[in-house]
Amino acid sequence: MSRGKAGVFSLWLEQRPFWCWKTSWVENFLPCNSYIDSYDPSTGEVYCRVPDSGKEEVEAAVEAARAAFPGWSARSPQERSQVLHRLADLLEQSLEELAQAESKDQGKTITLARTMDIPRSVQNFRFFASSILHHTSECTQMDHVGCLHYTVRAPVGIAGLISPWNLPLYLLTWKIAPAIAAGNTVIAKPSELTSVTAWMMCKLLEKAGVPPGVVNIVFGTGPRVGEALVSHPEVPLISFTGSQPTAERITQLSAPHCKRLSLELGGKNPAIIFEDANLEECIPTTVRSSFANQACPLGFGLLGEICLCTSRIFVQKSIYSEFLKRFLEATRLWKVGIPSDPSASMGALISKAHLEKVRSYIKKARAEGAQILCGEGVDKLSLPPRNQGGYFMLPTVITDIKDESCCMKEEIFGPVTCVVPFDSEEEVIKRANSVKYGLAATVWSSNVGRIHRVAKKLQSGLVWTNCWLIRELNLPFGGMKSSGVGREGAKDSYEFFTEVKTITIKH
Ligand SMILES: NC(=O)C1=CN([C@@H]2O[C@H](COP(=O)(O)OP(=O)(O)OC[C@H]3O[C@@H](n4cnc5c(N)ncnc54)[C@H](O)[C@@H]3O)[C@@H](O)[C@H]2O)C=CC1
Ligand SMILES: N/C(=C\C=C\C(=O)O)C(=O)O
Repeated sequence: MSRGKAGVFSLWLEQRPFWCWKTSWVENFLPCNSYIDSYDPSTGEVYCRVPDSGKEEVEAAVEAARAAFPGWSARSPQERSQVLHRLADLLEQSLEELAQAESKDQGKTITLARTMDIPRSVQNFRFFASSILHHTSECTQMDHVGCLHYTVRAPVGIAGLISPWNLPLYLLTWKIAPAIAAGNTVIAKPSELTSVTAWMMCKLLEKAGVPPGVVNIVFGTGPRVGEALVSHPEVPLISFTGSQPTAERITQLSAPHCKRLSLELGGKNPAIIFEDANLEECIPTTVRSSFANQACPLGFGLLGEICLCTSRIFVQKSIYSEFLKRFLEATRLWKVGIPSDPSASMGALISKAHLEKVRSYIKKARAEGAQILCGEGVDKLSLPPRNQGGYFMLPTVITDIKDESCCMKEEIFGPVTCVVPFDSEEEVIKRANSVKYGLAATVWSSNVGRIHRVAKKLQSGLVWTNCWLIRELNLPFGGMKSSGVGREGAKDSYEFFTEVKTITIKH
C-alpha cells in the first residue's frame, strides 16, 4: 500500500499470468510488502493477491482525506454532481470489463454481473449526482417572539465506508456516491475477498476528475485495516454493510469516539404466501428471492447471498402441497454452472469457508429430522473437471423443520430455503416476527386489506408485496432489530453524511 498521486491508497494487486486487466496506471502507486491470496471461487485456485494494509495505510489515507476536504466540501453541489456523472459514464464505458472481473472475483454469473451489479454501480453515481441537487432545508417562524429558525447542512468530514463481498462494487458505490456528493472525503474498504472491481475503479476516479484525496481506498482484512479505520479518531462516521457480529465489533470500537454509525446487516427474511396468492407470479419470484445472487433467470439475478433473500417460506395450509410441488419443480430448473456460462443460472459461493458454513446448516437440519427435498446431498452437481475444486452448491429446499431450528433462526446466506405451513394470519405474523432480524419480508395475497394489515404488523424495514427486490432508491432502505441501525436512500443518506445546524434569527 502506498500513497498515490491521486490520493488513492494501497493499490497493488499482483498480476498472475491469467489476470488480464491492464495495469499501466499502477505506476502511480508504490508496491506493498504483504498480500492476501484471493481465490477464484469457480476453481478454488488463487488468482490474484490483495494488499494486506493496516494502520500505516489508514494514517496516510486520513492525511490525504483531511487535505482534500476543504476544497471538495467548498465546491457547489452542481460541481460535485458533474464529477459523479463523469465517473458514472466511465464506469458504464467499462461495464463489460468490470462485469467480467466481478464475476471472476465473486463467483456470480457473468450475466448477473452484467445486468445487475455493474449497471447498479453506475446508477448509484447517477442517482446521487442528481439527488444532491434537490435537497432543501427547513424553516419555521415564531412571530410571537419575533424569531425565524432555519437549518443548514454541512458535510461531516472523513467518512469510513466498509462493504462486504456479496455485491462488491454495487454496495461500495452505494456508499461512496452519497458521501462524496454531500461534500465529504472518504476512506473506503472493500472486502478482502472481492477487491478487484474497487481497484479497477481507482483509475477511473482520476480520469473522472475526482480530486486527489477525495476517495481513498484501502485494501485488506477487517481485523487489520478495517479496525484501524473504525478506530481512527479523525473518521467521525462509519457506514458499514455486512454481518451482525462485525457490526457489534464496529460499535464497540466506535463508542469511545461517539461515532455516527449506519449499519446495514443481515436478515432472516420471511415470505408469507396466502391461499389467494397468484402462484404463477409468486413461485418464480420466490425461487429467485430464495436463491438470488449467483443466479440470473429472466435477466434479473439473484444464490441467497443477498441480505434481502427469502430464507423462510410460510405457506397457507390449504395450498401447501401444491405450492411445494411447483416450487420444487421450478427450483430444479435452476442450472448451477461456471460463472462464464451464459446458460447457468447460478455460479459459485464466495469461499470454501462459506460453502462449509452453508453445508453445515443442512447437516444440522438433517440431524434434527428435517426433510431435504432437493439440492445438497440429494441431487448431483455436474461441473467441468477444472471446476471440481470450486465452491458450488445446488439450491436446497428444506421442509418439516421447526421454527426453533437454527436453519429457521440464523442467517445462512446461501442457496437454502425452508418451507413450512401455517393456518392463520395472526399466527403467521407472530412466527415471521419471531427472529432477531427484521430486514425484508414478502407477502403474497390478492386481498388488499390483508396486505396492508400484514405489512404494517411485520417487524421488517422493507416489505415487498406480490413482488420482490423492486428498489426505489429515493426511499429508506435498511432493517429493524439486529438487521441494522439507520437507513440509506436519497434523503436518509444525505442526512447521514451531513451535520445539521439550527440557526435562529431574532428580528
Ligand atoms: N449484507 C449482509 O447482510 C451481509 C451479511 N454477511 C453475513 O456475514 C457472514 C460472514 O461474512 P463476512 O465476510 O465475514 O462478513 P463481515 O461482516 O465480516 O465482512 C464485511 C466487511 O467488514 C469487514 N470487517 C470484518 N471484520 C471487521 C472489523 N473487525 N472491523 C472492521 N471491518 C471489518 C470485512 O473485511 C468486510 O469488508 C456471512 O456468512 C453472512 O451471513 C456477509 C456479507 C454481507
Ligand atoms: N445490502 C445488501 C443489498 C442491498 C441491495 C440494494 O441496495 O438494492 C446486501 O445484500 O448486503
